[in-house]
Amino acid sequence: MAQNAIHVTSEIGTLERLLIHSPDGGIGKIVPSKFQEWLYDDTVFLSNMRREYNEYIKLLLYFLDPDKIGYIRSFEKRQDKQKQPDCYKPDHPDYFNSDKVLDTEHVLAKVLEQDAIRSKLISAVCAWEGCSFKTERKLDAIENPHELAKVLISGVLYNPDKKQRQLAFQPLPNFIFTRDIGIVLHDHLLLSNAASPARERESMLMKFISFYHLFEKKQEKIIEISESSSFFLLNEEERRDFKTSVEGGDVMMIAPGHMLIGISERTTASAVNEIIHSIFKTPAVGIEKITVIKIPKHRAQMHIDTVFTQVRKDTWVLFGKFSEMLNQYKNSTRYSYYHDLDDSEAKQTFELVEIRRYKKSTEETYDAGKNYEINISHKVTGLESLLRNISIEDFNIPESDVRIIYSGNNIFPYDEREQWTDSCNLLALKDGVVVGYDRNKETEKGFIQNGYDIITASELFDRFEKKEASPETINNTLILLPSAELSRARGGAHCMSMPLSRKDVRVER
Ligand SMILES: NC(=[NH2+])NCCC[C@H](N)C(=O)O
Repeated sequence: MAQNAIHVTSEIGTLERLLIHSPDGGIGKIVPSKFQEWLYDDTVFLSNMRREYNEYIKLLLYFLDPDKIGYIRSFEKRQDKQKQPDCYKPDHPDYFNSDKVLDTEHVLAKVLEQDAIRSKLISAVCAWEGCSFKTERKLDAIENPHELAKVLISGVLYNPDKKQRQLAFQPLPNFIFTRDIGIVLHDHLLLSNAASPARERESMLMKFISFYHLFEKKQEKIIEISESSSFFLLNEEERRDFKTSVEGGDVMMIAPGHMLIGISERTTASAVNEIIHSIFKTPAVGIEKITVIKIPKHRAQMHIDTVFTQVRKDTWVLFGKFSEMLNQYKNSTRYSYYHDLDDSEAKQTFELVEIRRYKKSTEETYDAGKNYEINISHKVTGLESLLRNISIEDFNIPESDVRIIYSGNNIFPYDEREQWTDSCNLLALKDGVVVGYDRNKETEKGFIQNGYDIITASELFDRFEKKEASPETINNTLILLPSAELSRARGGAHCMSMPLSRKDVRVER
């Protein structure tokens, strides 16, 4: 893998490089009156959340950058158990500093080393947050880019008069869910446009990170969507419906050439429409087929990745209540996404649409007319059959070998309880090896019944150290992270990861 590799063609190819963000001080400032606005359902005990998150980082390092493990362990041994070890703090000189497991804060600090960009970003954040000039000057005065990055993310600034850390502007408590800020599609990046003000600064920071660092030398590979000009003439209520918002939890680069995208509480039909057009217009992205999945708008299922994720070429984990909800395939070749994927409150049904890029369309001919077609596979009658069909068609798995594991083993009330705590939101480290939370006990039974092993991250570290197992030899396993605090933020390992590079999956033909 090249050092700056950007390459994702599936959800399950061996993970090589990703973007994460460790829980920062802003999370420790959440108050109950802000829950709804800031997209939390509870307060969290930050130091315990960090301990849980550190296990996640360590697991990622074992698989992606094992040379760093000795370094991490030496800190863990030396340091006070109650404190966050310095090696895990992205702003600390002793930070583990991997080029495979990248923290947004650390990457942002690199962006801030360039003076011109630094002033641009400070102004952008201050304008967005409505800060006073006094605050802007204080930010300007922070010389250390690592310290500045931390403040721009957490909103927490040191007040020397009061000798206290105080909020200078709102924190970004959801920035740990890096999945949502952008999506790598083959070697391109689709930038998110967050649905709610609580997450809009995340989209802005990601813009700077991608244009001035990750894609600095290939900016043409960044896909940005924006509002249509008529949007600006809509009243506030209409704007809510027609905003082109998209969050990464609704987009999956599911198989080479095939992208899934959800219309949900967070991603609007207008955005999906716009994305389909920009992607098909740009043959270099290499996406030939887009499947659109519309799910009801619910807080409990805010993105499609809260309802299903892929485990192995032939295995999926799915919230059973959504398995075969009736869908209506659109059967027209003259298709206007905008009108048919109606996003209004009145139309809260489940829908599936498959759209293929018209074979002969090129960038030049695209605007001239026929450039996409609706291609319906009759085997697909709902979400579960869609997933089965992806295993069969995209990964060449015999129909009888496809397995669906259900949230809570499909038994009420465990299905709903465990979906809420992210039983369906797993991150694949490689084909068949996934990371999830340790609290979804009924879902685990489904894994065992389907021949998977279950092991906690800390047990696995012991086995790695004793050389009883290695990331290369481990197969068909669900690895459990401690989750008492993490799950309160309402996202799982899938949400807490933005893959930048995965190996291609081998498909036997
Ligand atoms: N891809 C995901 N499912 N992300 C989960 C995001 C959770 C976060 N609290 C929010 O509501 O925005």
